[in-house]
Amino acid sequence: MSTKEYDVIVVGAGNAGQSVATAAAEAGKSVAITEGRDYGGTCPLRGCDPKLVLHAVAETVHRFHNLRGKGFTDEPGFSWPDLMAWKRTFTEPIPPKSQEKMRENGVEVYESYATFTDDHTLRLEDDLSIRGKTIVLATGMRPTPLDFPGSEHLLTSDDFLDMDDLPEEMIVIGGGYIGTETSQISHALGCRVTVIVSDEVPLSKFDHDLADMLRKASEERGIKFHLNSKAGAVRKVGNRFEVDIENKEGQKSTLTTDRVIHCAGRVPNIDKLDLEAAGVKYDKKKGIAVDGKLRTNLPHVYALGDCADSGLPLSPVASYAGSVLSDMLFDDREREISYFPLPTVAFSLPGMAAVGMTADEAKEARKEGREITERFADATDWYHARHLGSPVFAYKIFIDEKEDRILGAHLLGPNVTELINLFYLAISEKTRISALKQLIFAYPTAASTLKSML
Ligand SMILES: Cc1cc2nc3c(=O)[nH]c(=O)nc-3n(C[C@H](O)[C@H](O)[C@H](O)COP(=O)(O)OP(=O)(O)OC[C@H]3O[C@@H](n4cnc5c(N)ncnc54)[C@H](O)[C@@H]3O)c2cc1C
Ligand SMILES: NC(=O)c1ccc[n+]([C@@H]2O[C@H](COP(=O)([O-])OP(=O)(O)OC[C@H]3O[C@@H](n4cnc5c(N)ncnc54)[C@H](O)[C@@H]3O)[C@@H](O)[C@H]2O)c1
Repeated sequence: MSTKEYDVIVVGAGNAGQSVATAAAEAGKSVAITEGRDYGGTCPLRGCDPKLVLHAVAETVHRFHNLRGKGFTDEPGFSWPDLMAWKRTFTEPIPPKSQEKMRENGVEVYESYATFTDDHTLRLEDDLSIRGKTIVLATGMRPTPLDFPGSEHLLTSDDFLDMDDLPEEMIVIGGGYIGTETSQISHALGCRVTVIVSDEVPLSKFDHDLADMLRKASEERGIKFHLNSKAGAVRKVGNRFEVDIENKEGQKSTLTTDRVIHCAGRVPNIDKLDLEAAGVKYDKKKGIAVDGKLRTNLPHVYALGDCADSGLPLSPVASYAGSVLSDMLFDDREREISYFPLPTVAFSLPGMAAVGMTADEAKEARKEGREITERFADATDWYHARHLGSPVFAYKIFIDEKEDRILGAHLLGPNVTELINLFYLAISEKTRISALKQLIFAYPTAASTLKSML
């Protein structure tokens, strides 16, 4: 077996890995990057971007339904194969372009999974080993393995985003980000959808009051929910599937459907690395253990993005971590990772968005004597929601009245996936509410609702 030596080896060519490999090459290092699947990683190929292509069409149909009888007459026609073909115009150019970009930057490109054989060496397929002075792990996440009988019948979000057709009926296991986006897109495009969620609300990582309002609005449109329920077994019966579920009270039932999509969470994608062979510490659920400078327990091994136990598994977090690590490793700049406040959105219909202090954090802060005001309101009768016929528009904002600042914002409704970035700016720049109220926002826009919320 031959061995090639590099200053820097990057494992995984998603957002995180590619940004570090490029920075290393620009700094004059000899760099190798290796990727077991397609170059580009989850976000542009199997995540954010293809999902948003589907969501754009689903949202248009959703808005049509909201305005039906208010000027619209005919149903919009829709073709899933055409939508998939449109989606592929975004995804297919990514792998060759990413590889080309890496090569142009002077990075040596490998197409192989990598496995540690010792703390500096990784074995690739094709009988080749690569040895690095510095090793950067950016291997992302994958769907949580589900160990119940029949789990081999489940499709994942990768499969959903590349399906040849949209079935008449679908069960979605999981109601987090991926389960919610999958179910809302499918339902808007004409599929009957049932969601099985082990939590008391869908989107349980968002504010629970708003998540419950989204659930109600979704149920009124026809999406079915089984809350506090777990999927237990799946059986193929002819062309259909039976799914056993059990709720918190122990009641069991069986549902039948055309297709079952596994959206029950993701785990760090570290199995193929054989981290034990290198002695890198990790937790199977949380990921590779790193400090505030993204260092693992080994001084020459770093980890970032979804595979590391640092920050939320979100695309801009992976990119930001890539830039922080690159500054520290290749530009001699001292930096410390800091993710707060972090805006996050779920592309439900309508959207859900959050930044900064949560209801639980506000409760804790109050226990410590801090005065925090909560503004929680249903704004469905506001002009912004009414002119779009939106079934729901609501917000919950946490404010420090003494300091005259916003601490956290939680939004549900049309255009909130954009509006949340204004709240993010206000929180991160510590803008005074009195100053925000002096601003003139273009009207009638989603941004102009910010002042009313305050
Ligand atoms: C369906 C879906 C929708 C999403 N939507 C959003 C969204 O709207 N907004 C948002 O912010 N985030 C979203 N995310 C999350 C986002 O995609 C990730 O946070 C981001 O892509 C992580 O980037 P990364 O570089 O850490 O990992 P990845 O992009 O996953 O890259 C890791 C790469 O490492 C490779 N790899 C793994 N093991 C090895 C090995 N041993 N050797 C070589 N290569 C290996 C993998 O094949 C993979 O290509 C979504 C995720 C999914 C699944
Ligand atoms: N819009 C976005 O930014 C976006 C979109 C997709 C994914 N992501 C990222 O990817 C991560 C993973 O997303 P996810 O949706 O896979 O995970 P998640 O943790 O958000 O949701 C998992 C869901 O599965 C449910 N669940 C788990 N086991 C179950 C079972 N046996 N039966 C029924 N329900 C079960 C949970 O109740 C929860 O609703 C997110 O945390 C997020 O960081 C972000």
